[in-house]
Amino acid sequence: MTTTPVWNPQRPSPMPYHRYRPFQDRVSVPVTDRAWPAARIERAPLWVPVDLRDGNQALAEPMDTPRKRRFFDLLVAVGFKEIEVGYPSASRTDFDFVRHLADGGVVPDDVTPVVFTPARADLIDRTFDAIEGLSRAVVHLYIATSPVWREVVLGRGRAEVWRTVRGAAEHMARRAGDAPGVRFQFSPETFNLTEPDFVLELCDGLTQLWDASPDRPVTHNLPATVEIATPNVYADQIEYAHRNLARRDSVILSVHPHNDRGTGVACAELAVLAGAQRVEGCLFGNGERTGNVDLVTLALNLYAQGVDPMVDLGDIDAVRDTVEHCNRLPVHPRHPYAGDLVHTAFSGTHQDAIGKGLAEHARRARESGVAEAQAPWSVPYLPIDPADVGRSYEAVIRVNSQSGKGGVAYLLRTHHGIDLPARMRADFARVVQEATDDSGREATPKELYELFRATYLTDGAAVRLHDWSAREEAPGVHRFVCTLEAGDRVGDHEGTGAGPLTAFVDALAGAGVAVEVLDFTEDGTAAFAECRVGGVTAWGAGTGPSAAVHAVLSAVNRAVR
Ligand SMILES: CC(=O)SCCNC(=O)CCNC(=O)[C@H](O)C(C)(C)COP(=O)(O)OP(=O)(O)OC[C@H]1O[C@@H](n2cnc3c(N)ncnc32)[C@H](O)[C@@H]1OP(=O)(O)O
Ligand SMILES: CC(C)C(=O)C(=O)O
Repeated sequence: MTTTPVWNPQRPSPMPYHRYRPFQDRVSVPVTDRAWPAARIERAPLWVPVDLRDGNQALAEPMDTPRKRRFFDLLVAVGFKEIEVGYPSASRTDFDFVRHLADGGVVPDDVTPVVFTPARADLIDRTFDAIEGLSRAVVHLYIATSPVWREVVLGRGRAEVWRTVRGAAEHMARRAGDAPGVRFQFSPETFNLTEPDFVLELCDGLTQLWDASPDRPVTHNLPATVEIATPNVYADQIEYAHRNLARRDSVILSVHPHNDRGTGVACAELAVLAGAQRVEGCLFGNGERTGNVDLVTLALNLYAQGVDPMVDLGDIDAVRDTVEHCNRLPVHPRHPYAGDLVHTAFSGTHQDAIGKGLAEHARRARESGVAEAQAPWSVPYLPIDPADVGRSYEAVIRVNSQSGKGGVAYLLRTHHGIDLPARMRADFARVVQEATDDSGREATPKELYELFRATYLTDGAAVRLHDWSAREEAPGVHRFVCTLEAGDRVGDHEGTGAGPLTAFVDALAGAGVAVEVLDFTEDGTAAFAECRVGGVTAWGAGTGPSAAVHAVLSAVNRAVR
């Protein structure tokens, strides 16, 4: 009998989970002595964006030629070298776009378009008509291969599916003729639910039929059409294919993860560990249902490991703008690397760590004589330098009621040049927290400065300083002459001291205001004073030519308030 441990009071869910079967009851996964767990990714696989086909087919409003062209140009600019450009037999729009590429001479010499086709002769013909005139293309054939799809969708057994595939592949080979620029790709759709021996039968059959060679390899693309299991299972399936596919040096082993379980990225990464050489996906993860695997995340995950991603995402906002425009879909603010909020910390201890980390990064770069943008990165909570993807540091720290003194001080310093002394930061952070707790909102840098000004940069009403002057009468002897208004009394006062501030404090004492200056600092922009008056301690600040005097007066007034 299982007992529920005391530390875990969870109750059985009323949901009908018994309706679903674990992956091991749905597909056999033969790998046992797996090598992928110990492997490392040391180079980028060939990335193949399928936004213009798989991404496009998931859009309520498919892209028209101008949008597709804009997307295509972006993909080329980012550095992708193989790009799936459409499903030409699906619609006139898709056909026309491929013709637009073929007729317009817009495909660079080192970029290969891929076109997608089902296993039907008429649709294959239409596909070849679309690519007529392109000097290079990959023609990508697909058919679903798993038991459920065979039975329910295609109504064909294994032998019939193979006959369909073989017929289609022979037709493709006929249509391609001797054209050296045409290569072939095959996807057993729903690979991850297909019997492994059937996958090998189909793929090896095509490798042979298309007479694959290292100079003219075929691509076998093994999709997780609908994710069914944890990523280690997909990795096992890919490793099995990697080890057992015939003429392995003539086969490009490709993967195509979807994200139904939210693990598309993990599936792709583990698949590469398991032997995949090519990854199909979409920028920011658009695609059927929960999307295709996100190529931006995959590439930047490699980048964050110090591996060349082989694409340029240095202006991620420009990439995102174009993708959002073409897909008419927003990128989530928490999207890895690209979301509006992903380089931003609101919480106090994170801000403190980031502020210290950025200062330390600058210091180390200076000391080693390396530009900050080139120096090794190890700033807490920021997996990559936001500047590397074109983000400024402005958004890194933002303040709300969960922020602490570190973040507040950072914003005042970076936006307004005001460097609060260490001990004053907690004082101002309390003021900010009260304001943000009251408003329930974020405080912008401008609002923070306004709060700082209203709190500290006012001389106050209890003790007012009217005409005054200070001068050094003799070395180390300062005289402060002023008219002071303290409560309802106004009078002229003088004070002397070793410095102008002590002379001012002496004058205040003459007016009956006994002040002890506990702390005083001044930077180029402002002066800060902590004073005790009648047993009460308060901070004040001042700016401008008489910053020091105003800082003391502000602290005095805040103490006697
Ligand atoms: C996982 C993927 O992303 S697969 C790609 C999915 N993308 C798309 O479907 C977008 C483009 N598709 C289309 O424009 C159309 O579906 C077409 C032109 C391909 C076919 O259109 P239609 O002839 O009207 O058929 P329909 O859309 O209903 O598709 C179902 C038929 O295709 C068959 N089919 C499904 N996949 C394939 C395939 N890979 N090869 C051959 N036939 C297939 C089905 O068995 C079914 O045949 P049936 O009508 O004899 O039962
Ligand atoms: C057929 C393949 C490439 C696919 O789009 C999928 O399985 O999702």
